[in-house]
Amino acid sequence: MSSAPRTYSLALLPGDGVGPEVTAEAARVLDACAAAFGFAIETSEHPVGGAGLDADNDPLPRATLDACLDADAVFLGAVGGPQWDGVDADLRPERGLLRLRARLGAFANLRPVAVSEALAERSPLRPERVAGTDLLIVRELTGGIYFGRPRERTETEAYDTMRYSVTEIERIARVAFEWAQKRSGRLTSVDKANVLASSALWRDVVSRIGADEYPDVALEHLYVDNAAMQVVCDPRRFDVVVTGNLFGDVLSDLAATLPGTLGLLPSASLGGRAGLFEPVHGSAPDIAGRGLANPLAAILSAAMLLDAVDEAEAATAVRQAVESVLDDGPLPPDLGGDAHTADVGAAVADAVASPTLSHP
Ligand SMILES: NC(=O)C1=CN([C@@H]2O[C@H](COP(=O)(O)OP(=O)(O)OC[C@H]3O[C@@H](n4cnc5c(N)ncnc54)[C@H](O)[C@@H]3O)[C@@H](O)[C@H]2O)C=CC1
Ligand SMILES: CC(C)CC(=O)C(=O)O
Ligand SMILES: [Mg+2]
Repeated sequence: MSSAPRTYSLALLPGDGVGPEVTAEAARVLDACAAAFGFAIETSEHPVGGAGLDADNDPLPRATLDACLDADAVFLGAVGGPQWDGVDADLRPERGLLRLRARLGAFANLRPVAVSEALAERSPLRPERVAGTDLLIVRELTGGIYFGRPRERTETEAYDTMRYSVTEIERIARVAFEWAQKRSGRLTSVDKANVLASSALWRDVVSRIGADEYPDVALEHLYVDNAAMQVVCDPRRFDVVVTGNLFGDVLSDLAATLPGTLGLLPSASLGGRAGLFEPVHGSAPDIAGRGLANPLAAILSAAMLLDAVDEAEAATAVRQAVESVLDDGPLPPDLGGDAHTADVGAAVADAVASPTLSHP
């Protein structure tokens, strides 16, 4: 008697710009994994961001949110683009994504950045300084200045509110300390405690959690301006980096200079029942619709999804397949090649299915 395969429900939100292009490749790779590793994925597709506005006058339509709240995992491409620049601030595509993160309770945004010897050769920075970088940014995702109230724009002034509660800082600090324990035992907390009240609280709370609960982890604090400089000049000094929503957003795009492209950086946002998985990059309107986007950031985000649903072997196979494509091609334009987005995705999917890889 055959037993039913493990089945995961996936809400797929392609979004805008290059979002649908890279999401299609991540979905292709997930399907290849399901076939190779004997599980099933039940996928439903929903509009979000500008696509949500066009379909339903809402960047996070009710039906999209409901599907995400019901799913085992949510995969999102990217949102936004110049065609929606004129809409009301609260209806912007990006606001839809922020609401989704909040409603999923996805407060812990994991953004790994790894640079092999081969990638370092392509880095705009000095290869000998970046080769071997392996850092993890743990970004607080559902608080801070992107969410704080009051937030207002009038004819004569505008303001946002940077607000953090002790509880919000404690829970993200614990996630970061746990990762530091699993990795090198080192954690860097990044803030602007010399001028911001929210950062002064951040620093005190992170220090207390470290001293009380994780005395085995070596904790250092850096101001964000110094941290930005050091990410570029001495990236290997970092292992796990914990920071707030705004600083983590900026530092992770900055860290894309290490491999030399945003097209390689994945993310997982955890904390609620279902995780949200998305590439770090945006909708890249400058290259959208032409098959120029690198799908590897999305595909590596799919590997993080597989880890989150405990399909670790499949996640490893995806990472190995990405390595083999990085070694042998086909490469997309941001990595110096001329391969179409779909050709890169197909090569990863083929490598996942290949019997030469070490999976059953
Ligand atoms: N998570 C999300 O949905 C995000 C959405 N956005 C939105 O995206 C739109 C464009 O924002 P930008 O500031 O231009 O940032 P972006 O991340 O879309 O693009 C920045 C640069 O990186 C390149 N790039 C991005 N992804 C790439 C990929 N997969 N392969 C090759 N090159 C890639 C783009 O061509 C561009 O030159 C805006 O509406 C912004 O609000 C921005 C960041 C995150
Ligand atoms: C809501 C997004 C546009 C913010 C962003 O840039 C990001 O999360 O990386
Ligand atoms: Mg960003």
